[in-house]
Amino acid sequence: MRDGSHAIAHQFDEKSVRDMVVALDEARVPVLEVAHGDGLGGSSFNYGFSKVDEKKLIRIAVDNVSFSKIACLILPGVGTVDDIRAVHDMGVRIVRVATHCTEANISPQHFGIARDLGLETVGFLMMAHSIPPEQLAEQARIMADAGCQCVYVVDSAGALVMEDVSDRVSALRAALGDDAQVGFHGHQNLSLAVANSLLAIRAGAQQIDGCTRAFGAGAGNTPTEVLAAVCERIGIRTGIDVFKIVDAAEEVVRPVMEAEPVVDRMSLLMGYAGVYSSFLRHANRAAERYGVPGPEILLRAGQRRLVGGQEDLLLDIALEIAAEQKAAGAGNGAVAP
Ligand SMILES: CC[C@H](O)CC(=O)C(=O)O
Ligand SMILES: [Mn+2]
Repeated sequence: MRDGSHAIAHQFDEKSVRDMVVALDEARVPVLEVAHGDGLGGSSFNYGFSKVDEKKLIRIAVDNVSFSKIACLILPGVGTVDDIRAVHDMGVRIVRVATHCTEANISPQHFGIARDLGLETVGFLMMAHSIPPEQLAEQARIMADAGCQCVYVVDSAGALVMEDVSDRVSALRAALGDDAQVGFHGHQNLSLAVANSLLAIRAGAQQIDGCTRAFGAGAGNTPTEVLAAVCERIGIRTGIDVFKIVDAAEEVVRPVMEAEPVVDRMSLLMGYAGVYSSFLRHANRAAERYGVPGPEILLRAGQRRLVGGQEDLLLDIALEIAAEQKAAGAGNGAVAP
């Protein structure tokens, strides 16, 4: 539900969250993540305002599970340690601390406080495609040393292709040993999220993220029901009830979605150019507002290696393209990359 929040511009309401939590709990999905798409405290001008305060949604989630643990994501600086304390007091069991993949050094305080509170901890190294496996492993070590119990390779842009994933997971496994588990978070922008997740498992990842019906940013995430079915077919036990999660995907989650996440021109280019999946709606809005081609915004965002938090720079890029179009007298026509 946290990544799905991006796909509906953070407009979840109480009933949708309650219905999804009940269905996923019944399907025995071990962990459910609830928060604004950009994590605790994400509701803002830069990221987009939530329709319903995330704390209300988290409360509903906590009150409606009997099996699943509720997790919250936090980006240090967007959310604060006070948010960690607050969600702990509400009954959240897992805190997932996300940083850009070169900035693990902003996470130790958050891991320390989470562990002191008795929370389970996960580290999220976002945009993992943008640095090589050895460097990513060094960053993972920083998180593990700070008390993180599972470090994720996060393919925020859906840009990793097969061995890109297993190489990164193997590097983290080697660097972390028994100190922390390794996880993988995939996006479908190049249609590889399920295959990439299997490669992650084969390389030793023990926690894998999914979104039912792929309900997440960009072309969506690894569809939980597909991954659960594939795993069962090849003898990997997930504990998820395949028939119940398939029903939940069709009958509960699909009706909540505005549209099915698809690999179309924009989301495919995000994977191709290495652009944050959560930038999709921001890029579409900037393209419409300034009458410039969305794909061109994405290609330039990829060239500039924009990171999460730089959503506002998509507007700068759109204005720059608009100025170029004006200077060239090209109206609204496409600009060559
Ligand atoms: C900004 C948080 C981000 O959406 C986390 C995530 O799911 C990712 O990087 O893929
Ligand atoms: Mn994501």
